[in-house]
Amino acid sequence: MLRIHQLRKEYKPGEPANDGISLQVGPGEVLGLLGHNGAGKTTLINQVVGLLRPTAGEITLDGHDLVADPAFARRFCALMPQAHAPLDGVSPRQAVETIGRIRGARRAEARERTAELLAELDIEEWADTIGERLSGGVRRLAAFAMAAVWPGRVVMLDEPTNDVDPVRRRLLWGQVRALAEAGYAVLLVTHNVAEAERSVDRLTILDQGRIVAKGTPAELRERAAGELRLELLASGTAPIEPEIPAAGPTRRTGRRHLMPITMATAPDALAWARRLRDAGTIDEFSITPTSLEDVYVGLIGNANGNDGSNDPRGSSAVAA
Ligand SMILES: Nc1ncnc2c1ncn2[C@@H]1O[C@H](COP(=O)(O)OP(=O)(O)OP(=O)(O)O)[C@@H](O)[C@H]1O
Repeated sequence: MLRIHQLRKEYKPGEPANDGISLQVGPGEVLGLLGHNGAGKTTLINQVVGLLRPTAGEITLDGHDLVADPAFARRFCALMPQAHAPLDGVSPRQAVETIGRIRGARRAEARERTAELLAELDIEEWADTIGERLSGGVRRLAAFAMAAVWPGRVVMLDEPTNDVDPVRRRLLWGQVRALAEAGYAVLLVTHNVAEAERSVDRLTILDQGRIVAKGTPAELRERAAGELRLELLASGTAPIEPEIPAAGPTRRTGRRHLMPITMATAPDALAWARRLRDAGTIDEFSITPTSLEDVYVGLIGNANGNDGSNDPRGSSAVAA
């Protein structure tokens, strides 16, 4: 069990990049760490592997003090860093096998596990191409394989899907789950809320160095005011007065109005939106399930003292 207790990191005195962070990740579990740029995610994982020293707090792995023993931390915690992996002059196969050997695998084990990972991530085609000639996405996948080849007890992945195409991203998320199923504790840093939702057991949301929410994806989604949201694209900029009971505050970004609603009020919402469209008040509308991303944007917005409505959000229409 990786246990982080009341962790604080100040790069500059009095300006904490991590402030009172406590969390745990057990074997067989994927914990997702979400947060805006500069929220303190990389700072957190760099302290776990001993690349940074905490200003205060504790980090233990199965009771062993990782701050006091960074060599132990590096032995038992594998890290896929946000920066590109050092692959200059070596191929993915060489790099992954070498890391496997360094981390304690026997030669045959390292070779077999490397071949398995390169196949599972569908990058066998580039297995023997030297790093300088690889695309950004293949380099990311190779970096993932370097962390996943023989991880010790904990695997930490900092933005593993950056640059990776959608098909291979799915393969990668599958391998993240496979690591947990093999008994490793996985700490995953990502901005990709929608995809992370399917792969993590629990989420911790960081904002300005502090934890603002914790829970399973389902628990966090329950924090949303309604189960659904009605999205209206107004024809003009005049306010639209709701004629149905909203399940929470309406958010407005330019011509876009987002209103939380429930399954019970959805038929009335649909009828009202059609009337608005027929009257030319709105150009289009959609009703979509409330996503974890909605909750996340709401939380980060609230914690920052605004409603989060300036954040760009994707939506996929289910009715229009
Ligand atoms: N070496 C450093 N020296 C001083 N300040 C730093 C250093 N590294 C990070 N910071 C600051 O600490 C805060 C947290 O940064 P961190 O990189 O941990 O955030 P992050 O959540 O990983 O962001 P991103 O999603 O953009 O990678 C930011 O305000 C950042 O500017």
